[in-house]
Amino acid sequence: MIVRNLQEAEKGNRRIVSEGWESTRLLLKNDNMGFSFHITTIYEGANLNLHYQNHLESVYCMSGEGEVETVADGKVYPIQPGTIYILDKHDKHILRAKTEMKMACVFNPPLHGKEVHNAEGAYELEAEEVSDNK
Ligand SMILES: CC(=O)NCC[C@H](N)C(=O)O
Ligand SMILES: [Fe+3]
Repeated sequence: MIVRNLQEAEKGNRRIVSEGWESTRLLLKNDNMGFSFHITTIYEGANLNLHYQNHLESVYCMSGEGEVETVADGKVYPIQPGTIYILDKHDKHILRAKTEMKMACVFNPPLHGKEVHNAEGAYELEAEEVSDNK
């Protein structure tokens, strides 16, 4: 069994910071679980154009307020604590944070570790691992 601690992980290189968000990647590909698990903070006012063409993602909101819009049909879904949005069709989406939001994110296939979005808002299938194997 593997046991980790978010506060500890946030001090190490599992914490990836990007434009409008940061993600502490607690469970990654090299844990051989078949998915990855991250605690992601979306900064207040972030407006993220995302499109995970190579991955399936589900996102559970633990705190904060925002909305997610599916680009294909322009539908806007409010996000609040308890909301899970499930990108089952690799949906191109826009994520807007009215306040800072804390999210639990699961990716299949699992991320390697250091992924940040490419120009299309996707993650490449190949990426660098974080060297912190604890
Ligand atoms: C919620 C979201 O898509 N934020 C971007 C970061 C990504 N979810 C991640 O965990 O790496
Ligand atoms: Fe996402």
